[in-house]
Amino acid sequence: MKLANIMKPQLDNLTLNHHDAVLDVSMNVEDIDAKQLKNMPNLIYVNDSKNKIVGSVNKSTLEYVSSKIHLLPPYALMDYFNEAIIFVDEQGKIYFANSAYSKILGVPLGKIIGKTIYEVEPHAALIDVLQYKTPFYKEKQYIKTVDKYVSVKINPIFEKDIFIGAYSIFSDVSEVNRLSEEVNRITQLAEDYSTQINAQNELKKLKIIGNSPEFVKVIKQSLTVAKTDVSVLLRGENGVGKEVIAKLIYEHSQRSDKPFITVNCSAIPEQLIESELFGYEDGAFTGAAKGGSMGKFQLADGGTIFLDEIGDMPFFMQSKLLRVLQEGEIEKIGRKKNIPVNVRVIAATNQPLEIMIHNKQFREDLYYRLNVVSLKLPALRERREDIMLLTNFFLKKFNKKYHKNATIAHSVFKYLYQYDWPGNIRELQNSIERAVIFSTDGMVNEESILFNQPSYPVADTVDVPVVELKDDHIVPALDEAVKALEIQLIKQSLTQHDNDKDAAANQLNISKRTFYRKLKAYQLC
Ligand SMILES: Nc1ncnc2c1ncn2[C@@H]1O[C@H](COP(=O)(O)OP(=O)(O)OP(=O)(O)O)[C@@H](O)[C@H]1O
Repeated sequence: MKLANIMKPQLDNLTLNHHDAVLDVSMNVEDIDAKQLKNMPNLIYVNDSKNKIVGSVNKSTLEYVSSKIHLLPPYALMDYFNEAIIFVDEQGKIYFANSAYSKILGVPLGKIIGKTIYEVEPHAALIDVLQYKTPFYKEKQYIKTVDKYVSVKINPIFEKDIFIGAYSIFSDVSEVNRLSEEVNRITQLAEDYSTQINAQNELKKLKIIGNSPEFVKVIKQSLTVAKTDVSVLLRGENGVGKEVIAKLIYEHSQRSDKPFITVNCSAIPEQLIESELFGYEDGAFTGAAKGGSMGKFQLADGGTIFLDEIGDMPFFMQSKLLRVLQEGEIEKIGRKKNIPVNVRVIAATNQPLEIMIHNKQFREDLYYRLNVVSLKLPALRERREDIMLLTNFFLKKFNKKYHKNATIAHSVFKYLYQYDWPGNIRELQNSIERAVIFSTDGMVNEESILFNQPSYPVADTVDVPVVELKDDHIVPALDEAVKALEIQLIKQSLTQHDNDKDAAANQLNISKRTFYRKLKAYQLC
């Protein structure tokens, strides 16, 4: 047979590519022009009466089949196909299926021939083709019963315009599908890993510890936002690491070679805050230092200012701060002309600013100005998997600092893991530091950790505070008693630490903000 006889029939809904040869089964195999076929890896096999494509075989199969083809009945050839093939009549009765069908669907042919497709595959798309008499093609069809994906083509068969049945050809693409899903998964993983590795490397360099997804997410967001110049509002409980993140953002920003100035808004007395932030001119007020003073904003010019505890910024200062952020210039006390400043603002708070806005304690316009990007740091109890990492990190750090070689008893880890850490990383850090200091035989045991918890140390480390009850029958109001006790403990702690407020706050296991607020409230400063 000449190539001209290898006909390209008018095939509905099927595209042949130039590597395909189409073979009519009515042809004699001797007629096949082997030379021509050599260049055609796929032989499309065509039903003799209807010119319908029923499948393809590869070249090596073709060579084998070519030698036998004249011995085989046409339908037997279909067993050489890689694709599953099934023919049903218009009632859905299966009158032919090839061995690939049996292999892909895992059913012996003897069990299905003669049955209906409704019994054998009740959810088969072939059933829809029988009903609607229109073709159905799908690249990726899931077959639940065998948990496989197939690429399927189903065509109705018409004999002189009378519907006589349908056939389905499909091939198992589960492996291809699995591979492509695997490729997607690995690509995604690789992308995740590379950002994760970047984040992890940065963490290592900056001595920031944390591996939990919640924490790594904040780190990634911080590194992204660092590249921009927008204002960032850091939120989270005391001691979660807001200042640490503020520094991370600064160090990865384009302003990293310019100053980073921290202002703890709760630590500055209200009457001094304006001069602290904006500075003053020589002789601006009685007691002003000679030569005037640069405010924090001027010091931060070109760089970043970190406004910690922004919720404690006095209300009158909030509008001044807003003006600076909007106009980009400061009004120095005692100076007529404003000074332009270029400062990126990172603010932090653990206060509910939204409620404060409602209560008219915080300006809404300032809130929106600061809150361009808001990052919420998880509490330590929300990322318990990091407790061990942090514990080991602090243990190493304080062993080095105090020339000790303390290790932590196994039983203590369980306790550390279960505890809720209301003071977050700061509390854990302090606990480990004190445990290392008090470790005697090189072992941090349960007592030395428990010793550090607020319910234990207060009573153990200082003399039991006395709220004197002069008459057994007169019990003071609880708030008064608490106040007296707090004053006593604060004073005692300040004395022990030569008035070092940060150390005293640490000892009492409260944040600097809370400490300064109490100093103010009890007029101890
Ligand atoms: N991921 C971390 N790895 C190691 N140390 C950390 C980490 N996060 C915080 N710390 C340490 O914990 C302490 C508290 O952190 P930081 O001052 O940043 O918290 P904060 O949220 O700003 O607290 P506050 O709200 O009380 O001001 C610091 O000593 C800091 O170095």
